[in-house]
This record gives sequence, C-alpha cells and structure tokens, in this order.
Amino acid sequence: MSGCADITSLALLDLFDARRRMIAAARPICGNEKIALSQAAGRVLVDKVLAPLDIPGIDNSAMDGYALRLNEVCEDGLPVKLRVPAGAEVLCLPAMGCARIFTGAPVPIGADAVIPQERVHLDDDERVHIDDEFAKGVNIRRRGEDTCEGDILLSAGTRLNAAAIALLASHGIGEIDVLRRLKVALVSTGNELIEPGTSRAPGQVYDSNRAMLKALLMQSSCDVLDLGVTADNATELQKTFSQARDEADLVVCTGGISVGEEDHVRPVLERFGGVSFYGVAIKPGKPFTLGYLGDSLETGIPFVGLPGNPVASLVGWQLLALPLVHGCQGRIPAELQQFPVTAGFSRQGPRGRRELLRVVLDWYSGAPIAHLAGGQGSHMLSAASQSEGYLVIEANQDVEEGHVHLYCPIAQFLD
Ligand SMILES: Nc1nc2c(c(=O)[nH]1)N[C@H]1C(S)=C(S)[C@@H](COP(=O)(O)OP(=O)(O)OC[C@H]3O[C@@H](n4cnc5c(N)ncnc54)[C@H](O)[C@@H]3O)O[C@H]1N2
Ligand code: MOO
Repeated sequence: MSGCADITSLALLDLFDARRRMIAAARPICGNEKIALSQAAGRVLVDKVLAPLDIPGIDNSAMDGYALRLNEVCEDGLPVKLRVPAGAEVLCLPAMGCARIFTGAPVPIGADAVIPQERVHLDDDERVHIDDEFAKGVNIRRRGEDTCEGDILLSAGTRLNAAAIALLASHGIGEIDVLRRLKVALVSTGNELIEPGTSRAPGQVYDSNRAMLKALLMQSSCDVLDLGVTADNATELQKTFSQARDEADLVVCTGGISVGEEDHVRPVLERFGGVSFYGVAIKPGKPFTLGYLGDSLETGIPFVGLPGNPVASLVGWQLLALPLVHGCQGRIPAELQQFPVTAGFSRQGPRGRRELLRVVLDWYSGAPIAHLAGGQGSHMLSAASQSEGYLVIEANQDVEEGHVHLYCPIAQFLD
C-alpha cells in the first residue's frame, strides 16, 4: 500500500487558490538570446522595446483621391498639378491646384485634405470638383499619430504574437532579445502505455497524454525534453526524475498521481523533493499536484503532476500548469477569462468540486447557448477535441436548461 493520504480524506484546494499558488511558485528563468524577428513568434521579450521612429514616418494619404487646400475649393474646380504615388518624395502643392494621390503616398506640403476619388467629379477640362463638404485634415494620416520615437512599443514579458511582430517590423527592427526557451521535461507513467504507431495488445493504451502535452508545450514555445514512458515502478521513476531535475527547468508528469498502490509518483516526489499541494476541487483534474525536485519549491525544480485520465490532464494543463509556465517564461499570467452563457441542457451537477463541462456554443438565436460537446467522462477525448470551452458548474449546483453559468473559452489558452 502507498503511504500517501487518500485524496478523498483531504480538503481539496479551490481552483482559484490553486491558480494563485501556481503563479506564486513561478520564478522567471534567466538567459537571453538575440534572434531574427522572423523566428520570434511566440517568444518572450526580455526588455521593453522603445520606438526608434515615428510611425507613420510622414503625413500620408488614407485614400486614393485628390489632395488639396480646402480654402481653394471653388466653383470652377481645381486643375490636377501633381501626381503622387506611394513611395514618391514629399512635394509642395502649387497654389490653386490639386494633386492626384494614392493610398500611402506623401501628402504634398500645403494640402490640408484628401478627397476620395468617388466623392469628386472631373469636368471636360479635367478639373476636379468636390461633391460634398469636408473637414480640414480629412484622410490625412499624420506623422507619428500611431507611435512616436521613444514611445514604449512593447513591455518586457510580452509574448510576441503576429501583431507584435508586425509592429516591430514596421519600425525596421530585424533582431530582438528574447528569453531563452523554457526547457520542460515531459514524462508519462504507466505499464499499460504504448507508442502510437505500434500495434496494441488487449489492455494496452496508446500514450495520448504525452502527444497532447508535447503539442501544448510546443504551442507555448517551450523546449521539450521528452523522457518517454516510465513504468509504474518507484526505481524507474526515481531515475527519470533525477534526469529531469538535472536537465530541465520544469517537470510535467502525467499519470500515477492518484491513490492506488500502483500510483508511485507522489511517494517518489516526496523522497526526492516535496509536494506543495495535492488535489484541487475540479472535475476533471482532482489529483492535480504541484511539487518540486530538490530542497524546496523556491530553490528546486517545479514539478507538475497531471492526472492520467486524458481530459483531466488537459484541463489541469490549461487551468493550472499554464500560469506556472507563463510565470517561468517571464510573462505576466493572465486572469482566467469567464463570461455568462445560457445552458441549453439540464444535468445533475457535481458534488464537492467545480465541474468543467466540455461544450460547444450555438449562436443561431443571437446570444450563445451552450450544448454538451459529447460524453463527459475524464477518459473521453472525443468531446474534448470538439469543445470550444468549458461551462463551469459550481460545486453542488445542478444545470438547468435556460439558466446562466460561467463559460470559460478554450481559445484563451492558446496565446
Ligand atoms: N480510489 C480512488 N481512485 C481514483 C481517484 C480517487 O480519488 N480515489 N481519483 C480518480 C481520478 S479523479 C483520476 S483523474 C484518476 C487519476 O489517476 P492517475 O493520475 O493515478 O492516473 P493513472 O491511474 O495512471 O491513469 C488513469 C487512467 O488514465 C489512463 N492514462 C494514464 N496515462 C495515460 C496517457 N499517458 N495517455 C493516455 N491515457 C493514460 C490510464 O490508462 C487510466 O485509464 O484516478 C482516479 N482514481
Ligand atoms: O478528476 Mo478525475 O480528473 O475526475 O477524472
């Protein structure tokens, strides 16, 4: 028998307390590298970036049309005296004339408006007549109106998404200092586990958690140290954990974390480090564990113990492991995003834990209605693979069709 206390006899931690403890456990890793902007998607900025330039760099046109001085507009129309395509030099607008201009082209000095071509007509002498009233400055994008030299473009700890990369590129920045990748050791435990792509004997189970977690770690820009499958055996686990401790910044382990005598993760963890907390009041994901390898959580390597049941593993990763990963990556962990959504079904609620039902949203009536994405067992990946989010059912509450519950979109975990 394992010497660990039964999870059912322990007070389970509230989800939000557990998240706070995950965030508190994060220590940002040290070590930077300078990389090409083209390689920087998903990486985290070491320092804030100041704008080296004004953007736009010059006053330029927002429309294809005609640049002119509004106070020169008259019944006779204005002759076209210049043609200014994008990339042209900055010219001066001659008196009593206008410029044919194109989107992005420099507005000639003296012009105070750009009139879109569909709001003018040309007479037989090719003079431009304006069909409406226009205000000064219309359709002129002013120098520095987006960002001025010296402005903070992005702050330290920003994860570079496509828009952030475009912002840096727009300032001519071709290389950037980012934090090195977080190195995460990934371990599956279980005698029943085999590799996808091999043939399955009765009782064997394909290791889907490691495939899933590898994808999730890569999505989070981590460097994955894949330590494969370790048998349900304390000696083997001990060997794997000591390699993980020596080579990685963080350990993510799935399976073997529950209370049976075949579950060796916690006893081994307690011998080679310690358990910071065990058990969270969520369904699925109850046996989620935060521990460490080494002397303490402060000085050792954080250890995330995810349950073996695949959906429990996924939910534990998204709700609890991810804030720790983000903190170790130097990011500021985001609040959990939840908003009210109406349930389109009735169902008996969870006892003693918050339940995260895998749902899809139906938008046909205007406001979203949540429907179950399929079977809700923590071993059922089919619904998890279809679902767009979780309908969060408070402990000891039932779901009634038409009633409102909080909804937690999965898209927030992809950033
Ligand atoms: N007596 C109790 N039994 C269980 C409790 C409990 O409180 N008392 N908790 C249950 C809950 S909740 C969960 S979740 C599971 C978690 O168990 P473990 O983390 O110890 O996971 P295993 O026992 O190793 O495996 C559970 C299940 O998942 C399959 N599995 C494991 N690893 C993988 C993998 N890498 N890929 C795919 N599938 C995997 C495994 O074959 C089992 O079917 O414990 C309950 N039991
Ligand atoms: O909490 Mo377990 O994670 O229900 O399957």
